[in-house]
Amino acid sequence: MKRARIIYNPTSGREAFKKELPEVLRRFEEAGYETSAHATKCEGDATNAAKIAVDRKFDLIIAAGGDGTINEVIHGMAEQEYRPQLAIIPVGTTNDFARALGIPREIQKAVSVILEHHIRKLDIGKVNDHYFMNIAGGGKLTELTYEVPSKLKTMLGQLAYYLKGIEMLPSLKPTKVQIEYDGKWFDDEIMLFLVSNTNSVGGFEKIAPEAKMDDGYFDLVILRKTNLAEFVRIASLATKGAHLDDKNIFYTRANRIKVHTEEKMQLNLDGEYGGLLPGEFENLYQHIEFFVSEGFIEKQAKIE
Ligand SMILES: Nc1ncnc2c1ncn2[C@@H]1O[C@H](COP(=O)(O)OP(=O)(O)OP(=O)(O)O)[C@@H](O)[C@H]1O
Repeated sequence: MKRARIIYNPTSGREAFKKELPEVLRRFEEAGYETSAHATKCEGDATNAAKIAVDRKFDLIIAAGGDGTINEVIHGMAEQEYRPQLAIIPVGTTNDFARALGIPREIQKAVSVILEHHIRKLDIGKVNDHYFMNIAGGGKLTELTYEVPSKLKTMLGQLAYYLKGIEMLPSLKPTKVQIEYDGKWFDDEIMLFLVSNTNSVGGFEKIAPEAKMDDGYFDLVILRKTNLAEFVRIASLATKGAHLDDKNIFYTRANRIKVHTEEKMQLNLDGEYGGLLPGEFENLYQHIEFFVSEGFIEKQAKIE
């Protein structure tokens, strides 16, 4: 019999998972998994719990929480030789990664999708000692992800970032960077760079339209130094995925990317602060087997 370990954050979202736990356990048992659960107690506990599940050779880890919890679980698995399969039940405030995989936010619906058994090996991003699933970035403009209130994000989606960008741009200074990507160099003043594993960033579904999650490559999108008028124009092109040919955008695909800068530059990983640059990004090719939705598989197949 296969063994599944649920690692859940009881404080995540509106604490709804605990109530549903008996039914979730019942459904996984019924589907043939001997299933147990661990409630995380504090920051970092999901990483430890994942390490223990790896040591005990569980077949499946089910991470229930927000992106923070999922990231911690991945942290506990990524360096291990044996890695269980990973399923996500999104119960957090932000669950961009589950959204990218097409896992619904309703707990029992998410379980139904998981039990359909669509499994794919997907790439993981690593930078310095951190991991990310969707996107990493740097440059003053990425700092606006901390400035946009989450209520506004829910209500307005990409428009919230767009408005914040317009508000902040006049006070933002470009940063001089040197970026090495697969042995080549980019050297210029930039407003922002994005290293993307998926094609969806903060509600912009087409920022990196070519980004596939199982090809071993990041999409590197750089916005050069721009003025406000150019920014507004490019941001509106980006909503349609038509920005990549613009002269202010540098776009390429790469497996390894190193970013150097003389100035202090913050790194943003999946919408959270991720330390300071310099950073060396590595794409871990098809590193973890994820449970995904049928819709995700169809979407990936369309990107070539
Ligand atoms: N029992 C706990 N009490 C308090 N914090 C916890 C507990 N367990 C885990 N955490 C921490 O809570 C953080 C955020 O959790 P998570 O991403 O699952 O939920 P969220 O609802 O999306 O939260 P947030 O809105 O704070 O991002 C995790 O990174 C983890 O370190």
